[in-house]
Amino acid sequence: MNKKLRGCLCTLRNFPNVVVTELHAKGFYGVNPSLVEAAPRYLKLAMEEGKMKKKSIGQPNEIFASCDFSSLGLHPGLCDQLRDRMGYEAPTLVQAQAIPVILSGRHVLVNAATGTGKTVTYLAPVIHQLQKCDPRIQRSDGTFALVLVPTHELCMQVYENLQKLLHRFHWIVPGYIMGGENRSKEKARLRKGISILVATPGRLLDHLKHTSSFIHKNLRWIIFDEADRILELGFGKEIEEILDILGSKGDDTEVVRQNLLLSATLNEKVNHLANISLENPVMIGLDDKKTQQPSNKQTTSLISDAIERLENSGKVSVTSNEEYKLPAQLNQRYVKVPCGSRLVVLLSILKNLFTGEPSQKIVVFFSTCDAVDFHHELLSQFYGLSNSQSETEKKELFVKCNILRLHGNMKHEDRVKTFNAFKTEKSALLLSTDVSARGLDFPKVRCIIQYDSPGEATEYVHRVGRTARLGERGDSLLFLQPIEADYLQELKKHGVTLTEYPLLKLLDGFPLKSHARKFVSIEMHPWLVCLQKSLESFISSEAKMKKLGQNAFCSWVRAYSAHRGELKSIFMVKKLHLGHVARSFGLKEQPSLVGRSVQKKHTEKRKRDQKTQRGGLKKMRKTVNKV
Ligand SMILES: Nc1ncnc2c1ncn2[C@@H]1O[C@H](COP(=O)(O)OP(=O)(O)OP(=O)(O)O)[C@@H](O)[C@H]1O
Repeated sequence: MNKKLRGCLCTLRNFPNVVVTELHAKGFYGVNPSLVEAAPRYLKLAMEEGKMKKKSIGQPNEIFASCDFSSLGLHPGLCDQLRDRMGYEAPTLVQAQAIPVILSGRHVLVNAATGTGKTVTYLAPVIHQLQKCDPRIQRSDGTFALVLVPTHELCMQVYENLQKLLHRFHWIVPGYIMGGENRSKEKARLRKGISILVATPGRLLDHLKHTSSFIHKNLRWIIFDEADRILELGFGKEIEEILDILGSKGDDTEVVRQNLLLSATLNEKVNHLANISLENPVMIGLDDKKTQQPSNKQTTSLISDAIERLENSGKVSVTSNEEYKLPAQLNQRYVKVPCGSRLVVLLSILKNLFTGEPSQKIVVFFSTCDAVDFHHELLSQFYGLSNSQSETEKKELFVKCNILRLHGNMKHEDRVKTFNAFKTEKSALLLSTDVSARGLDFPKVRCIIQYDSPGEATEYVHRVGRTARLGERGDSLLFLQPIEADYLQELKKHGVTLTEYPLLKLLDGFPLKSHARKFVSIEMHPWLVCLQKSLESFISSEAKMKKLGQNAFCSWVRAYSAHRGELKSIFMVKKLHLGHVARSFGLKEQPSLVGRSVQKKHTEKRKRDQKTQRGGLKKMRKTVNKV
């Protein structure tokens, strides 16, 4: 027997579940862990003789693994909980791949598509380990597991999942701390003891420094959910401080530490965090492309591949051109709209969607809080084409639906209210900044509209990930101006391809007063011209609307000029016609951007000095209210 195979068999005995799930990851099913444990040779023979069924991963119906939770090594009580309380019949593929590895105690980095069940992937093994502690853990032992998340909403969502999963294990206490909540109440909860704590980084650091009764000497797990977003939001320094206080890899702590890092997208920023926080990690989902369709020759070396993953020192190295995983059943489209017609096209598309299917959930993403506020007010008040509707029609909103808004400048209580409302509503339109882009699991969202570009391809992936979750169907639509068309190439670099939305067909479907259908370009389409006129007269007659529109215009231009280096060549602020941008906020005139008539400034800039405008915008960038 050669040395490598001997090593493999030894590892098979030590980590049977891990190897089985490694095989699942590579598309082989029907392997029984106990058989592997008893007779490792069975595995090799079975593969060679083609006894195992090969399934390809990533097909729409290939969300679930063909095994059950108990075969992954989880406690029967927890499996019952997953089935009875959560309604989970079988693990998803990522759960089947990762849970046994996490149970083995290794540090793990998980990269799996949005909506594939990453939350339970990390919560279940932690609960499994804690429930079997003998004697039972107590509140006075303090915190054993820490889950770090980027936003308030995700914090609440993970906590809700925890509550359900812990129903049978009442001695394991879940808790959360996050910005916006009452500090003293949090202190009191921490004093009593929280076994599994979900936290946003800023507030956690605050308590680590100032709450002496916060016991964390028994900390066994640090989990970074949406790791890349935590760093993008600028929490890098806080994370380093947190790791300094808690001990990054657990080398200098008494308790053996296991750190986990998860996201649907990983970028270069994660490399550093992974390398300082993960010790020799097992990487799940990062090399699927290499392993999805193994040839016969590759098949015989599956075992050694698996062992390599387990035994090789895992230095994380993600590049910026990483291909992202998207739900296969997601229908992704883009619509090319000239700047001045953006708003009327958005309203037309929304009207069409809610007329076709009155009961559905849709999310529209905007680049700034001001834009969310403006569009929320507009959609809640705009009754439509003034001279083309009968008296009865006039009483109905132009887009008939329940309209909600969510962004980071809202009061914490209002955010909580919206979050819960959009979760439970059967039909609603949510207008949001990227605060909703990450991790949030709103059931049955049918369509995602990215009215303002997401910029980074990672954000595109997470925004569209709010639909088409867990094998359900879903649509996404990205608005692009003709001058931004190169963004499609940027997405393509990450394996994302979109088809074009038939805008003209949609517009031609609206009733028109005049029968003249001849027009030279989309923006001259009679339906859009008529709607734009109505909008502008509505907005100019309402002082509040006008003010909101002006604010939204200014923030939008600031946000547009704040794209990072490479993307600036696609989203070029100097190519914008600010008069058209104003039209996209229903404004007849361009508002002043920096204290004097923008019209004048912009014309001057175009004619003579482009630098002046860029300088002014650079200064304003600091105040972009993006999330
Ligand atoms: N095994 C399972 N069976 C049925 N439903 C499941 C299972 N695991 C998770 N789910 C459900 O799937 C949905 C998505 O799960 P989750 O939010 O954990 O996905 P995610 O991978 O973390 O997504 P994102 O990347 O967007 O954060 C949730 O509604 C969750 O309850």
